[in-house]
Amino acid sequence: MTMAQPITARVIDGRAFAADLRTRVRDEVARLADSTGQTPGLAVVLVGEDAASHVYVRNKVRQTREAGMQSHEHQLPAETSQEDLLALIARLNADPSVHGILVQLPLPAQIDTHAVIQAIDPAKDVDGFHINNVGLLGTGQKALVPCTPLGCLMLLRAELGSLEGRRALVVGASNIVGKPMAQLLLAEKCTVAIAHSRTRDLEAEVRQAEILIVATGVPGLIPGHWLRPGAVVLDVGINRVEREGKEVLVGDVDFASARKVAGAITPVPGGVGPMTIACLLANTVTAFARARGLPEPAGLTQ
Ligand SMILES: Nc1nc(=O)c2c([nH]1)NC[C@@H]1CN(c3ccc(C(=O)N[C@@H](CCC(=O)O)C(=O)O)cc3)C=[N+]21
Repeated sequence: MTMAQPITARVIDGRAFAADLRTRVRDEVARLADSTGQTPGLAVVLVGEDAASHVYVRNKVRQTREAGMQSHEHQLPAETSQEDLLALIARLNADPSVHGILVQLPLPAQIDTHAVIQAIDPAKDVDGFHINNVGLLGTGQKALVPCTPLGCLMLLRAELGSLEGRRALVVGASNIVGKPMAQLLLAEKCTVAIAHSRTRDLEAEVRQAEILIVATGVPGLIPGHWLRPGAVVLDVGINRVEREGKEVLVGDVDFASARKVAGAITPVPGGVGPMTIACLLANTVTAFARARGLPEPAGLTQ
């Protein structure tokens, strides 16, 4: 007797892909060090004591060093004034050994986040959050591209090759992920829709998508039976939830049911997250090369 064979999605190994990207970054750093006698430097600014942020920053620092780059860490107390933070950014902007600046978000309430982002030299804005970079991306020009969407694009290209003409849905319209992701997909000539918390029939939108990218912060928002069979699903959500008395990480997609319908899917953890950090390193190398008018390293950006 033959049984119906359940479809099982390929699980995209973000950790392995990120490790490969970091190797390419390291090779590029070595090549640049040979030709210029200098290594790229990344400054990370952390305001306050958020435990998860500390872990995340520690990983960034370690991976920056492993790639052969300089890491400059600046930890400021939670009560830091906007004036003091802006003064630090002005120093980092002027420091020729710093090629990339990342100010960890979210910032404490007394600080105007927009003003801080706008104070970063756009050429050192390795998060791609400055309005200059947002505008360059939106008009199809060479920009520094936000790390999470850039990582997603690399995974999609590896999975699908050309994205041209494909129907993509981005769920979540944040400035950090959703909006820049949609711009990147549009630049790849996808047909792009953006869904958000006021979207009327999310299930119907999801059902159409050959490429689905979910970045909402709502654990398990998308169940498998909503998916178009064979869809490529990238889950950007990283949610800490309690399951059977233990704290575990889950995404915005219900992985157990989605993997029976999708063609390929990223897990959480081990999917998009590691790509974000690898792309931060890649952006720092790109910023370094551009600052010195050197040819753009291949395969590290858009
Ligand atoms: N200016 C700024 N830029 C950022 O890019 C930025 C930020 N602020 N604030 C915080 C968020 C969060 N974020 C993550 C990156 C990688 C993982 C990551 O590597 N996660 C692993 C491990 C997760 C774990 O075990 O905790 C994974 O998904 O497999 C997670 C979270 C970047 N952020």
